[in-house]
Amino acid sequence: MNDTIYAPATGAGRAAVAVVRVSGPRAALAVQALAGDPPRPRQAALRRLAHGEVALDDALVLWFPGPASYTGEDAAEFHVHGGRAVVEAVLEALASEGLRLAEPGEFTRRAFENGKLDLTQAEGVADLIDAETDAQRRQALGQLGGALSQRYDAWRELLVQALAMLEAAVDFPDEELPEDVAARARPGLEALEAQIAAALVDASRGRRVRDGFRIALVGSPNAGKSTLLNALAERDAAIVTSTPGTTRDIIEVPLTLGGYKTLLADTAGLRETEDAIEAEGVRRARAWAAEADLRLWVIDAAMFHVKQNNELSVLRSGDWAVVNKIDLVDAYRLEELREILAAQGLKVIEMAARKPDGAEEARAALTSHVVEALSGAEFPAATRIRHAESLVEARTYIQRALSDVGLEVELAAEDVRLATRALSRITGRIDPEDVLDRVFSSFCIGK
Ligand SMILES: Nc1nc2c(c(=O)[nH]1)N(C=O)[C@@H](CNc1ccc(C(=O)N[C@@H](CCC(=O)O)C(=O)O)cc1)CN2
Ligand SMILES: Nc1nc2c(ncn2[C@@H]2O[C@H](COP(=O)(O)OP(=O)(O)OP(=O)(O)O)[C@@H](O)[C@H]2O)c(=O)[nH]1
Ligand SMILES: [Mg+2]
Repeated sequence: MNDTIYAPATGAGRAAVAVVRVSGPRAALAVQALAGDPPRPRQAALRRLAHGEVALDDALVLWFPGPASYTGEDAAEFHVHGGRAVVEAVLEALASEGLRLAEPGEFTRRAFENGKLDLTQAEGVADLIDAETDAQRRQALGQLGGALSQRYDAWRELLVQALAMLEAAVDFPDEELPEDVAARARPGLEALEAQIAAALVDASRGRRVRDGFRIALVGSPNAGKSTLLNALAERDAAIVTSTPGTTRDIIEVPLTLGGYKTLLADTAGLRETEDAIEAEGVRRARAWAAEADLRLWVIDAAMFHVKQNNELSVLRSGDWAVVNKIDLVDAYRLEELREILAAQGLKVIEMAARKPDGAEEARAALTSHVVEALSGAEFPAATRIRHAESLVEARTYIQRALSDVGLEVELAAEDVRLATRALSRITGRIDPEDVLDRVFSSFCIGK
C-alpha cells in the first residue's frame, strides 16, 4: 500500500491526448524528476517533460496533494500527446524513478482504503467505465454518487437501533418485563424486512439494466429467426438459407433499444434430429431461451400447424408469437393463426421479416416492452449478484430474529448482529479480502 504506482489512465487506441496517473508517497518526487517543481494544486500547467537529458513531451501536468485527491494520497497526472511512443517513454521514466505499474483497479482500491468511496461507489466507477447505454450510465452515476450507500447505511442504522432495544432487554431484565422491551424492536425489523424484500424484486431489474435485457428468438427450422435477427441488427450477423437447420450456434447481437442494453439471440430451429451437431444446437437454444427475459416464438405463417410441442415447451406466459412470412398467406389464414395464438395467451406480432422495414413493428414493440420492464423508480436498485446475495442473507436473519423476539431475546439479538454484518458487506464496511479482490480485479488498469 505504501509504494507509489503509475499507469496509463486512457485507452490504447489512437487519440490526441493520453493521461498517465501517479499515486503514492513518491508522487511529488516523480513530478520533480520529469517536470520540475509541482504546479499549484489541481491546476493544469504546461511543462516540458524530460528525463535526465532526454526530452519526452510538452505536456499538461496536474498535482493533487493528499488527502484531497482521487486516491486520498499524493497524486499527479501527466496529460501527454497520445502517441504510443510518448506514453511508453513516460511510463519508462516513471519506472526508472522507482515507481511500480499499478494493478487493475488499484487507484480506486486505494480510494476505497482511504475512505474516499465505499464498495458500491467503487463498483459505480467500474460500471461507468463500461457503460454503453444511457440507462447504464444513469444507474452507474447514481451508484457512484452514493445512492446505494445511503440506502444500505440507513438500513444498517435501523438494525443498530433494533439491536440496542434487544440488548437493553437482555442487560436490564428487571426494568420492565423484558419481552415488552424486546417487542419494541419488532416494528422496525418488520418494516426493514419488507423494504429488503422490495429491493430484491428491484435487484433483477438493476442487473438487467447493467448486463442487458435478454431476448431469445426460438421456433421451427426455417421460420425466419435469422432473417429477423439480421433485420433488427441491421447487418448480416447470421447465415440465412432456405435449408432448415441452418443455424446451430447461438448468435448473440447487442442492441440498444430505448436507451437500454439488450442482447438478442438467434438460436437453432427446434426439432428432433439425428444429427449430433444440430442436436447440440437445439440443446443450447433451449438453455439460452430458458434464461432469457423474453422469448419470441417465430412462426412461418404458411407452415404452422397447431401441435408444435417442441416449441410450446420452451415458452412462458408473457412471451410473444411472431407470425412471419405473412406475404405468403391470405387474410383468412392470418385471422386463423391470430386466434389460435391469442388463445395460447401469447402476444401476436405479424411481419414479413425479409421485406424492407419488415421488422420495424417488432422493433417498436420490443422497445416499449424493454423500456416498461426496466424503467420506473430507476434508482436505487441493487445492481450485482453480490448485493442480492447479501440482501437475501440479511433478510433471512431478520426473519429469524422476528420469530425469536418473543421467545429468546439473546438469539434474536445475535441474528440482528448477523444481519448487520450481511448489509455491511455490501458497502464494504467489513471487508473480507476475497470480496475486495473480486470487486477490484474486474477493473481496467489505470482505474
Ligand atoms: N483527469 C482526470 N479526469 C477524471 C478523473 C481523474 O482522476 N483525472 N476522474 C477519476 O475518476 C473522474 C473525476 N473524478 C474525480 C473525483 C475526485 C477527484 C479528487 O481530486 N477529489 C479530491 C478533491 C476534491 C476537490 O477538489 O474538491 C477529494 O475528494 O478530496 C478527482 C477526480 C473523471 N475524470
Ligand atoms: N417469403 C418470405 N420468406 C422469408 C421471410 N423471412 C425469411 N424468409 C425465408 O425463409 C428461409 C429461412 O429463413 P431463416 O432466417 O434462415 O430461418 P431460420 O428460422 O433462421 O432457420 P434455421 O436457422 O434453420 O432454424 C430463407 O430462405 C428466408 O429468406 C419472409 O418474411 N417472407
Ligand atoms: Mg437460422
